[in-house]
Amino acid sequence: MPAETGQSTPGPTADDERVAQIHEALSGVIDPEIHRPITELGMVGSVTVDAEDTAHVTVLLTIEGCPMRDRIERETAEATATVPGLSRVEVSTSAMTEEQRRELTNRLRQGRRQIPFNQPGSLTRIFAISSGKGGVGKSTVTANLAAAMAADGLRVGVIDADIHGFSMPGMFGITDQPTKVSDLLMPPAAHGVAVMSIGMFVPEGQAVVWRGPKMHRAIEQFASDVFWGDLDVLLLDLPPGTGDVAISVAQLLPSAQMVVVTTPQQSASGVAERVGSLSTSTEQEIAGVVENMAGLTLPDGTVMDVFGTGGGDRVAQTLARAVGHDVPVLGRIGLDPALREGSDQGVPLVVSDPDSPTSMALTGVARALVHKPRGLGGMKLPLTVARS
Ligand SMILES: Nc1ncnc2c1ncn2[C@@H]1O[C@H](COP(=O)(O)OP(=O)(O)OP(=O)(O)O)[C@@H](O)[C@H]1O
Repeated sequence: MPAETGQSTPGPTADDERVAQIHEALSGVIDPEIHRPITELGMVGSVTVDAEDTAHVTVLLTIEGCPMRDRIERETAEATATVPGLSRVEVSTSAMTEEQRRELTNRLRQGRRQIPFNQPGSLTRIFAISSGKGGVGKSTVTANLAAAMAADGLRVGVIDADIHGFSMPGMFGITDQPTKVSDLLMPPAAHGVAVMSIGMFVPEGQAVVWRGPKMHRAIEQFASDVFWGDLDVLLLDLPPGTGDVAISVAQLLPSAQMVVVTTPQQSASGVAERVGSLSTSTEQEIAGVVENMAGLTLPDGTVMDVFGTGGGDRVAQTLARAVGHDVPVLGRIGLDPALREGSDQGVPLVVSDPDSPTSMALTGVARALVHKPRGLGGMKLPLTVARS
């Protein structure tokens, strides 16, 4: 039986069992952006079967020119064609009305316009990846941790909170813009990770020149006006240092635990003093330290410690004294040209070569984080931001 897409010529409605079976079959069609069945999202407009046993299905797309149209049409046609007793399937599409879109976004927000991760009962683990200074590989580590967690079957989201120095779209190879459904944004995804970055809205080559309050608002919107669905883990790539954005993240997402990326050479006091005093004043927990750019393995198998050794341990020990609890070194990631190449090409190394020693070290860090017991941080209420 042919399954066709295109303009429908609706025939007389046959109020038969097959219509119910088609609805049932369509509950297996998942919207690629929202990750829910189209039947739950009010996207099935009409279903009829005419006298020639042709099924006519109308799908309501969230927006005019929806980039997922072909895929949804095809999957709808395929699902409908599984129902017995049909000679033909015709699928047509139209865009939701503004009213239907509002209903959908209300359903997705469950009536609330708040940060879902701060709701009681939210099971999302949040990690803010920070560093004492720039260029230590914080963004590279963030992208690879996210992809490693997704490869382990977790639902993962990334907020690129490094507003001035955004890099997540490039590291994930994402060129799509988020789709806007009413007042909710659908984050583009790559390598199993949903990503939101200011870089998706900025024309190439243009810089973002925002001050603190505007950056605060952007991060608030990324947390509250983006449909993240039920995430297991949310990672935030913070800007280097301990400026406004780090404080905003602590205020907006108080259950976020900090992961500190450092190089083996960094002065423990410099990094730990800054990050430690931030975490003490914001009462954020520190999940651990990642030592990046550790030894470089040479072709003959010997390891060259280009940036020295011991920075991770020193930072962890100094931080532990500053915050008054144990701070583990979660892992050491070697200096590896393949890691840089993967980031430049938009494919994290843990995806392109999951068995390389560097990927295994990153996956080890990802698993250590996910299996870390939850701290009390998850029980704190969000702070109110007062800005003069
Ligand atoms: N372990 C590594 N081995 C080789 N190259 C690396 C490694 N980690 C990071 N890099 C490279 O170092 C450069 C800086 O990394 P990255 O942009 O991730 O750092 P960052 O700390 O996020 O910097 P920023 O201060 O811009 O936020 C990039 O070119 C990246 O590909």
